[in-house]
Amino acid sequence: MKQIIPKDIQDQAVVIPGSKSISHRMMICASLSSGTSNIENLLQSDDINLTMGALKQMGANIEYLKDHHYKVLGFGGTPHNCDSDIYLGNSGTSMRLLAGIAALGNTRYALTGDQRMCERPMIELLDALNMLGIDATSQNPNGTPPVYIRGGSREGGAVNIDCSKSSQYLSSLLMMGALMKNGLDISLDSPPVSSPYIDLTIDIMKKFNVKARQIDTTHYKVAGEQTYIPGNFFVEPDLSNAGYFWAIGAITGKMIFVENISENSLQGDLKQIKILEQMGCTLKIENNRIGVCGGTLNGIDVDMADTPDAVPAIAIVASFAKGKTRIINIEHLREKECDRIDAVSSQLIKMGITVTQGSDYLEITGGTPKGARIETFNDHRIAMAFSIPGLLVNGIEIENETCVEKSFPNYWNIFEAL
Ligand SMILES: O=C(O)C1=C[C@@H](OP(=O)(O)O)[C@@H](O)[C@H](O)C1
Ligand SMILES: C=C(OP(=O)(O)O)C(=O)O
Repeated sequence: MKQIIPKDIQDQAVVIPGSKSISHRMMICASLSSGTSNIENLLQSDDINLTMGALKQMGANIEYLKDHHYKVLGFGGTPHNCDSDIYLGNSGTSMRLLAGIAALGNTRYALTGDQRMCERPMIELLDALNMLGIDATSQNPNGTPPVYIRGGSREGGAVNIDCSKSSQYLSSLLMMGALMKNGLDISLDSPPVSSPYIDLTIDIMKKFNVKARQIDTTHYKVAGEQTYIPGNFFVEPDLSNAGYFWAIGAITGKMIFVENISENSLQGDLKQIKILEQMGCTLKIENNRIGVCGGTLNGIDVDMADTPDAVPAIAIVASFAKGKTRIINIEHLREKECDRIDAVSSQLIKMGITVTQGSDYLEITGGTPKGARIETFNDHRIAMAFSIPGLLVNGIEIENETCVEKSFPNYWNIFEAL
């Protein structure tokens, strides 16, 4: 349990670690190549360790050099046989992206995770793989992990998938499809949630010389028989994690910069600065850093379908704002590390804030948050977001604070150094 002690902070700049989403993707693309890649500023966290462990089991040679710099010798287009289960904790990105990679192998892969991962959806991806002639099954009738993938058919072709619960399914098919004979022609029932993560996948594949494209919001294509080319890569800072510091700027009225980031980043959670600006914050966008400073905060209506990971931090800012904030189109938040709609709502209510929730929205009436012991549900984003009000309010305590290791192991050091 961590007690947060209120304190006066100054205007300042923070340096945060590399992006989790980019780190997963670069490790996977490098492993799919046939030569040596260098990846600098890789995020070192539980989830990235799980992806690296899996890729090693599949035959990649991954060596840590120093200072977040890794050397990867890929296994080429076909993962090696793998007798033991691949354990992926509660990393949805690892589970969904690597299921597609397993489908490129010649034997059976068993992908499993912790108790929560075994409740998170996978059936839509398994159905799509089966449509492509790949034997993909689950131990559970509802399709949740453990899942068993037996590669074999690399024909590719047309496939349909439902991405209303996760964009990670589509990222998986795109990365895998480039190595199939006929590529993939992927149609969706409706536009995917979390769509900026798909743009990120396509962009990182491009850095490895592999092309995939969006035809329209429900149609994607990737040509087959492409080759992932190794190279030297750099992981930019994680903009989901930048959001906690921007939110601190918002509620304290201090200018908090996050260093080494650009307004041209493809990370969807860059959008947090626009949301905070709409709530009354001032932005400073400089050459290589972006700062947010709070003013009089007001509630807003905001669609966060594209930026699910930013919801807890924005909800905290909303609890300090004047009036109501409605965060809509976030049903997929119920499928994350915990049911995040419920977690945000229950913990804000504990802090004396009025919150109502619907199946796909949160409505927060700003007020005067008070101290509370915060249950994190083993969700890093709940732990980090709810630490923020502790800078202003007495009595905030965060249970199981080490859960931040999923994506941001040195969060508490940076937070405490503010
Ligand atoms: O592809 C990715 O790197 C991610 C996609 C998002 O998930 P969904 O697409 O399941 O919403 C996001 O919540 C997750 O933290 C990372
Ligand atoms: C949902 C998240 O990650 P994942 O889906 O990879 O578990 C997250 O980091 O907030």
